[in-house]
Amino acid sequence: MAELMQHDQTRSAMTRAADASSGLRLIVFCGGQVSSHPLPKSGELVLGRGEDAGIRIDHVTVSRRHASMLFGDEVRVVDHGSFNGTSIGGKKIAPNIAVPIYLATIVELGDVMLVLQVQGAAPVTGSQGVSNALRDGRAYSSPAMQHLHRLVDNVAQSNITVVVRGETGAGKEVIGEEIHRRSPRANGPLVKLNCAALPEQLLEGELFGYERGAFTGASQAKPGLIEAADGGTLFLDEVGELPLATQAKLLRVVESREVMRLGNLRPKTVDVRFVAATHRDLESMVASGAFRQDLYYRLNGVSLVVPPLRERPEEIPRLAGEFVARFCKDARRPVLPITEQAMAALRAYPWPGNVRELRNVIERAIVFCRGVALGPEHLGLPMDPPAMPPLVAPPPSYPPTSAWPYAATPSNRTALGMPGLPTMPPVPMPHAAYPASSYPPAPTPDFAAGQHVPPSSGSDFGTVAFGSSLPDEVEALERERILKVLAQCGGNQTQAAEVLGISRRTLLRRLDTYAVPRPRKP
Ligand SMILES: Nc1ncnc2c1ncn2[C@@H]1O[C@H](COP(=O)(O)OP(=O)(O)OP(=O)(O)O)[C@@H](O)[C@H]1O
Repeated sequence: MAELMQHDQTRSAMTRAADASSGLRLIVFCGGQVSSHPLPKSGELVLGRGEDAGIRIDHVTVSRRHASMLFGDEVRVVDHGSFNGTSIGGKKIAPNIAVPIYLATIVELGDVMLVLQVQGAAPVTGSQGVSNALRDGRAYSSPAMQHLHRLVDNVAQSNITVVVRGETGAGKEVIGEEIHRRSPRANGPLVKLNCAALPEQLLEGELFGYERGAFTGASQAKPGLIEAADGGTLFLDEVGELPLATQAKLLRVVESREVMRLGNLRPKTVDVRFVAATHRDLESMVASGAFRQDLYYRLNGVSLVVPPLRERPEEIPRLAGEFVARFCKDARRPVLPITEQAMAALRAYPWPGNVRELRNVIERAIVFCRGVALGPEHLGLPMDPPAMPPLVAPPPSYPPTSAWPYAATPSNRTALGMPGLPTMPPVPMPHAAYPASSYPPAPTPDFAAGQHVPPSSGSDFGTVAFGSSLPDEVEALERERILKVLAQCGGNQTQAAEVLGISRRTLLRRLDTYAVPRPRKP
């Protein structure tokens, strides 16, 4: 439980901020406008509607002297008895009690939303209408996803660049689509590119386009995806896989909003909103030189973290029901009910492959089930699920639940850019009871008899590696070999693909099919 401290009322100075920067910034979403404010290393910053507030927030639901942020070993927020109150992580805080906040925690002053982020070159633009907050977020049953969707609503209204973080299969692309769909660009194109899917030369041709004769084989000119996304959104999936040379070219486009086709020296102005996604630790990549720091800052206007499915089991019944309805409809069958036992098994399983794995399990179960209801026997989940750390019940009040693991622990500070910024204050750890750093990487279930194999969507209905059918065994062998070679190549996907005699793209597809988290590059 986080330490709560009585706020010293006598510290009434409106701004006692020291000059030195903390490397943090506060993003303020106010009535459809977004602004970004660098934060000091120490002292106090008053937030309010008053002229003399440290950060002035001109909104009717915000009091003149609404709250303060206190900077030191940790960042804390204290409400000054404001009319509409202050909420942290969706919970109203008591006045005059300083409460710690963390990276990506949502703070609300009346109807205004604030988020603590790492300082970067946040392109702050946009005054594009009022947020339709909460509209879709209501469909989510977990507080973590409800918060995420509220943030998505606010982020969507602006042009701010976004990096969506989270484990493989957690739903990063779904969030990218939501950002586009809820943005004023919704009527424009949403163009997606998987940066891991193409080798460097093809990737650049796809992104920037080319003129006729630009290279051998360029028999006619072709606009790139950046041009195709003009007036809309470009979703760069697996952005961490971008080669360094392409990163440099992309940086120019993100900075200048001008794109130059290969073989052409005349730039063309484009109006594109960039949303990137990655399961990789971009900050470590920046530290090791594998990802350009300037591009990182440009893209990382704001980070959104999609929690893994095991941290939001409340979502499982709804998602499972949605998938059952979808796949029964595809199979032209009446929608099958899910038995209580099956639902209990679904809720108990830790889902290393996240929502994608759940979808695959249900898809297969529908094929497998010849009866009138889906039972646990159709799911093919292991009697003895892969070892995952126990879910710890969320603390009774603030600080936030494990839904924000990236903001919660030393290791996860990384994901939101905390390390590598030496001047930054230590960020508090909200609840040591659930340190994500102790979280093992999502398991890659072994092929010991009886262990669950996340099912692929490609074969009949073999769900368990019991060697019950030929397709099962083939899949099991293929998967085992891929994992072995990957391990031998130290996780280097390009090398592993070479050894296996398949393209890197095929390898990545197979990893997805088997719901194997993509290995990190050494
Ligand atoms: N909230 C959701 N509702 C319904 N389906 C979802 C949801 N989230 C994810 N999915 C489904 O789960 C699958 C994986 O989602 P998605 O592709 O967005 O994950 P991802 O995190 O981008 O994965 P990767 O890291 O492999 O790119 C998709 O089929 C998607 O439709």
